[in-house]
Order: sequence, then structure tokens, then C-alpha cells
Amino acid sequence: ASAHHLWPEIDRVTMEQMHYARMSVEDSGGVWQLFAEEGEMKMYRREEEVGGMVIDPLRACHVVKGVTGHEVCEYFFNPQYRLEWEATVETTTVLEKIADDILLFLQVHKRIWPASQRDAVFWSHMRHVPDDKDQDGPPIWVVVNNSVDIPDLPANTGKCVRLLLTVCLMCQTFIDPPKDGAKVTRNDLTCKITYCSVVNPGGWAPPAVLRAVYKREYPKFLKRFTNYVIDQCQDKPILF
Ligand SMILES: CCCc1ccc(-c2ccc(S(=O)(=O)CCO)cc2)cc1[C@H]1C[C@H]1c1ccccn1
Repeated sequence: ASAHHLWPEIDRVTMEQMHYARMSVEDSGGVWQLFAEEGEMKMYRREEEVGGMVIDPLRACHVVKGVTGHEVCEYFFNPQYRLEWEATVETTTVLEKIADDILLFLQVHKRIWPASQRDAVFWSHMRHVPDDKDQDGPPIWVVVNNSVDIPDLPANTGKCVRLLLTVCLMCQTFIDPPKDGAKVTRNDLTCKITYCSVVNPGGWAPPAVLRAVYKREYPKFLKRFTNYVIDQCQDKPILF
């Protein structure tokens, strides 16, 4: 991967996003506005507009029992599962396999009335790093999706408005050691998920409309995804 022309950007943005996601876990106060809460899932946003366009940074924190961060990131990254949990995606295409853990996607989203249909071109990188808070514990797993400009796929030529996104799914895994050295089971696993995204919708849409779409779609999106992972993992061996 290091030979690919995008590698320097992929490496830099991935490390920046991981740092941002970890910092945001601490700053629960401050400017974040809690806009949705369902059980363990809490969703925050900051209202920001650029040129009259809504680009509200979003942060979601969720705690899920019975899965590892590696499993959550694998189901998020791997294109073969995408259409099973992503209800708002019409087609997803791997344009280039940059490495085993770096893919270049073209994704066409379903039209969400009254906004026009969107597509996105982005690289997706999955990586794990030691948890500096618990060096000998499970590593932190992360998937970063970041839009990239592809000359061969100029924006806004077809039916879709090209949206720009930077997304980071970061997962910390906690294992409750079972009594008297028994084997770790899924009941001993807890995964702490931090999902951060900044999306520029591309073309103009009324701010109130976009905020309504996000308020409705993001909680559904994260709940559906995490329930899918729990369901897929429950009868499979644990992937640490
Ligand atoms: C007007 C455009 C709104 C809009 C902006 C952004 C996204 C979106 C793109 C990518 C990702 S992801 O996390 O990288 C997973 C890969 O698919 C999540 C969300 C989707 C919509 C549309 C489809 C609506 C939506 C909004 C929120 C969550 C899911 N879907």
C-alpha cells in the first residue's frame, strides 16, 4: 500500500481521525448537542454551516455487548456485507483494491425525499493500534472513510449530487476475565463504539430538511448496523 499515490493521505487522515475520535470520547461536555438517545446509543451534533450548507459534525457513542471491535470494524469495512445493513445505499462498487485493508468505493445512495440523490467516492481503511490506556488489552480497531476526487469519475455529471464525507468508526474492546481462568465467552465482551462523521451534502438542500434527514436516518443507521453485527457474530467463534 505504501507505494500507492494515495497512501500518504490515507495514513495521515486515518491517524488524525483516530486522534479526533479518541479526544471526542473525553469531551462529553462542550459544544456537542445531544440530539438522539436510544438505550446505550447517544448521538451528538454541532450545528455548522458553510456557504449556507449544513455540514453538522456528528458523533455517536454506543456500547454493545457480545462482540469485539475487530468484528464490528470487519462488518463495517467489508463490502460483501454492506448492502445487508446499509438501508440507504442503492449500489456499492469497489473501484480499486489499494491493499487488503484499503478499498476505493463508489457508492450511490437511495434518494431521500425531498433531497436529490447522492453518490460518494471514498477510500476506506481498516487499521488497529495498541490501546495506550491498556497496552496488554485488545487493540483499538478503526475504519476511516474519506472522500477523494477521482478524475475518471467527475462529480455531478450524472443523476447524482456528489457528497463529501469523512467518517471514523472507532472501537474499543473490553473483556471481563471469567472466573478461575475459564474460556472467554461473548458474555464477557463489551465493545465501546465511537462513530464520527462530517458530511458535506454536495448540492444545496434546505438546512431544516437535511437536519431532519440526519435526525431520522443516523440513529436508524447505527442501530441497524450494530444489531446486524451482533446477529452475525452470535454463533461464530470470537474474532479478537
Ligand atoms: C442528503 C444526503 C444525506 C446523506 C449523507 C451522508 C450519508 C452517509 C454516507 C456514508 C456513510 S458511512 O458511515 O461511510 C457507511 C458507508 O455507507 C454514512 C452516511 C448518507 C446520506 C443519506 C442517505 C441518508 C443517510 C443519512 C444518515 C445515515 C444514513 N443515511
